[in-house]
Amino acid sequence: MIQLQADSLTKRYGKKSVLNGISFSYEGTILGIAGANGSGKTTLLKCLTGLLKPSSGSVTWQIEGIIINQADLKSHLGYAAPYIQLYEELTVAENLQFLSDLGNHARQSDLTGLLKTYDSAEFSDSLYGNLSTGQQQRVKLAASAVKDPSILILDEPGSNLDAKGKKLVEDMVHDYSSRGKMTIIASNQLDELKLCDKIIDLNK
Ligand SMILES: Nc1ncnc2c1ncn2[C@@H]1O[C@H](COP(=O)(O)OP(=O)(O)OP(=O)(O)O)[C@@H](O)[C@H]1O
Repeated sequence: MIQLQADSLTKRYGKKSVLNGISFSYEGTILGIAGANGSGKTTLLKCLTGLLKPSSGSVTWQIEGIIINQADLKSHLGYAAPYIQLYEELTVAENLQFLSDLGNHARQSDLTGLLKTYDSAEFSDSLYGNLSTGQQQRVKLAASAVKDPSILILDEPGSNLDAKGKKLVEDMVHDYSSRGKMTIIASNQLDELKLCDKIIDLNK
């Protein structure tokens, strides 16, 4: 079981203050983060995962009752987002192999199988930079799954995806949930938020 606790989080960008001391706890498998453009969804994801240090407040992750420190958290995370880029000059397969070779995660994914699952096998040998935005999004989802992470972070996962692609996101989230992993989805899309068992609404 994975537990997340956020206490009094605020992020300041110069004079602008975002998140405004938000606190919440979550112990489930699919958490949604909703809110208008600019409300702080991405900022919250980055603070939760250590990509950004909050200006005040704290984040605590526990897996099976054991507190995970910041250095170890990375090895548990998969992250797909518009601002997380893959290498344009490598092929799709090379990108996934590169990610797979990073770190020493215990489980090696079957990368060919992963590309099939994310409907990306046909462009396995294409340069990532030559793919359409929707094809790139499918590959980003596959890339986030390379480590078979315990915690999956999806920032606007359905962006640029057609109906079949959106179904891939749904299947991905349900698969992770059925295996007791935690997914956090930041989105304004109702079809994505309806997958979640709790929603943090940053508009409130
Ligand atoms: N690096 C930064 N420097 C200055 N301001 C920033 C920075 N990053 C974010 N902000 C500001 O913080 C606020 C929240 O941004 P954030 O990207 O977290 O919102 P969001 O809810 O994810 O937005 P969207 O739905 O448009 O993706 C915005 O007003 C944004 O301009």
